[in-house]
Amino acid sequence: MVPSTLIHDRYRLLELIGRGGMGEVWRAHDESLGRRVAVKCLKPLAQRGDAAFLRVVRERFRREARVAASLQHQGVTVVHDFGDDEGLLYLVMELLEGRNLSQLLEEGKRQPLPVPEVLDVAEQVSAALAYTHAQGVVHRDLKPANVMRTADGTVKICDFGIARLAHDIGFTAKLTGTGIAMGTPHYMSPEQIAGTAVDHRSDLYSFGCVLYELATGAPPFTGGDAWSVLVGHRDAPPEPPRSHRPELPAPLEEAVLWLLSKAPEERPDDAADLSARLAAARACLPAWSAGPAGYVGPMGPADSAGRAIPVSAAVSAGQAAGEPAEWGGAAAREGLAVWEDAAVRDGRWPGGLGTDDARDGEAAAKGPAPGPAPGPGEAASLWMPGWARGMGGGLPAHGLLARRTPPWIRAEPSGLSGQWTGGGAAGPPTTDVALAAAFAVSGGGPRALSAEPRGLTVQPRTPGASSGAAPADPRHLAPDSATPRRPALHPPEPTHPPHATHPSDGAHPSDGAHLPGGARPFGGAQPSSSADLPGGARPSGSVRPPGAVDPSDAAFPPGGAFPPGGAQPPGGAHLPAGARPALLAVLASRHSAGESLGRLGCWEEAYEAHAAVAAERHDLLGACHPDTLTSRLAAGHALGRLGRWEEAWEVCRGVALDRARIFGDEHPHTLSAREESAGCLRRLGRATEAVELSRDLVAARTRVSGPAAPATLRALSGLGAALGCLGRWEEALDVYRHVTSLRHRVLGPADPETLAGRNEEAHCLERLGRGEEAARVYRALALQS
Ligand SMILES: Nc1ncnc2c1ncn2[C@@H]1O[C@H](COP(=O)(O)OP(=O)(O)OP(=O)(O)O)[C@@H](O)[C@H]1O
Repeated sequence: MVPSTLIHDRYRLLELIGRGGMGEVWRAHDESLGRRVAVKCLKPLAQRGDAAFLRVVRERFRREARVAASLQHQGVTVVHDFGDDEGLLYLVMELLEGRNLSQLLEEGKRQPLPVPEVLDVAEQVSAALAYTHAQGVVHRDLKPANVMRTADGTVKICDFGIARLAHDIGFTAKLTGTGIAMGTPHYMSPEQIAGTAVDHRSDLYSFGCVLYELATGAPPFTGGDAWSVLVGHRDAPPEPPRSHRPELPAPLEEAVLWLLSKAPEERPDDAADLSARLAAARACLPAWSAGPAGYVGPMGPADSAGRAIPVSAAVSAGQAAGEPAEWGGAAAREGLAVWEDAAVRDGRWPGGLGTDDARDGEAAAKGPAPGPAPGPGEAASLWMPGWARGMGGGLPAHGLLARRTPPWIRAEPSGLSGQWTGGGAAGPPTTDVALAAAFAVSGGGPRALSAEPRGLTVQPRTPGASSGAAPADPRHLAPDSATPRRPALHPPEPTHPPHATHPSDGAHPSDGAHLPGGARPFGGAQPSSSADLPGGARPSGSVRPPGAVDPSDAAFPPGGAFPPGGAQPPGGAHLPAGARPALLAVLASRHSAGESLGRLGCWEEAYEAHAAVAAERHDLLGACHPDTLTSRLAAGHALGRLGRWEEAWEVCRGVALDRARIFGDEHPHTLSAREESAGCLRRLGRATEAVELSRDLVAARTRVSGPAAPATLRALSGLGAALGCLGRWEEALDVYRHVTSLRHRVLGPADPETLAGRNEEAHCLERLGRGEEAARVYRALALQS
């Protein structure tokens, strides 16, 4: 965008305010109402050239923007308008004059904010979150950059709804070409990292991270790589903020640690629950701390993690006044003494602080204390645990943040740590995603790391490069099952990627019909396997518990000769006894890694992981082992998501044929592979074939699972999509209506899949020129979302 651009004949862009992952924010003039506004212009989507996908994105944008516009609270940035100007998606907001919290921290050289300011932000943000959460709206990307502090001190959260959209589009990084995945790992909740269900309590965790950073100068978990940040979020107790900055009021620390509870149910239920603690924190403020704005209390120079060093000796007043830094300045000591005395007297602060290692800069720099590493979930102690004492040093990740990797991570082999790229530092953003994926998959922690699954390598790669292990040799993916070279890809239903569904996900009108809610808007997918589960049970999460083995391995015992098809004897005979089960377990982990990579939109990496696992399973288990086929199909799915539909179709068709031979024509595994093939046909423009195949599939699913089973409904959605591709919108509408009414009955009116079906209905209506009816459905959807 350039200055003076006029958007929709109404909004004149004046000056660029800033750029984010999703686009640009401009100071602009609303020529119609004659006022200043901020206009957020999303990056152009048209380059993608994928009309169906763009349609889904646009529709989703409209819905999210409507939600954002419906929020009315002083702590939430007002959304005035939104639109689509010849492909440019834009959002018009109130213009905020001020700084976001990230800028405030940077400008202050990452010194923490004065305690009264931290409390002020805490109070305002909790009020805003209490409001939005009561509206059922979850931000999902709360971070300092999304919280503005205006000149008059008002704090406003930006990007409600849109952050969510950004997150979802980020999952399909190919779309924007940004490769931007969900936020930075510093503010991600453990459940976001694990890829499990996220609700308002995830925002509360992120809020805890933001407050921690404001109060100490750095987020709770920092490190030279995203891996250690992710591991920290999941397993490590946060260091109590007062170990970095002792003058923080104890109730503030309690509030932050409460927000940072690993389990959502251990966090506050509601942001409003924090008010008592924040009020208590205010009451704790000693007189000196309410001094002039900008005075940060008795802080020392920043430590290597970028935080002000707590302590008995601090720079503070003299430095703030421009005098040379004096370590242990009198004003600092005086202020600290006042506060300490009061705190110890009130029992808010344990006595004996003067000698505590946590407050002793020298001791803190000595390095990790000997002793066992904490186990996952170990309760956070009030004082910095011994193992964390040496975390101050390490490799800088970006800016002043430094690596503070738990010792049990550092002791593990490398190969899993990539260069973290958040905050605009160098390195491809996909690294974060890959790390998150690998983390989610393996369950993180030392155990997962020590497994050293090669397929989890998260170093930035160039497209097409192998992820390690076996190369992704396209020959291995060929559908030529008669020649049992190496397998083409696809994992048995039990391990079928929860995201791996239709290859057409996010692209055709039926996509939405498969969406398990907001969880799989664009990049995510629906567990095709879920359709095959008895009773249509939908798996709640995709992440296998740490150390768990691919269920398919259990079904086909490690080392057991499979081949019902007898195509090829399992390999791996050369392996030493006992090595085979371990290797299979590693392959299962790597397969899971591929799933998570896909779920995070890293399809290139997902493809590589699945192709490599397919090749190794082929060698180890044989061409026709179900696990080999599972990996082949997963790779085929990934190929589709990469837009390589011809290859995807070849692979999926091959797996379908092999499965038909092994399991039978109407086995759910076979039908899943055929559904993938049908999706490929649609995307290849072979809609007539797709319609035929889809009709067969609907009939087969109906016979096998019943007319109202989720699998049957999914097959019907595929049929609707294929009919849409042929322009047979009337028939497609009938199909979707049928699907929606069944989902409505079985799953309920508010189930995400029911809503997604309605979305498809509305689209058909639009295509049939029945705009008013379509608008009514869209409106109802917006209200429900
Ligand atoms: N309504 C607004 N008024 C004034 N400035 C704004 C407004 N909304 C956002 N900004 C500022 O515009 C800049 C870019 O914001 P944007 O939301 O695009 O990026 P971000 O939040 O930093 O990154 P990302 O979108 O990747 O999360 C930021 O400095 C932000 O503070």
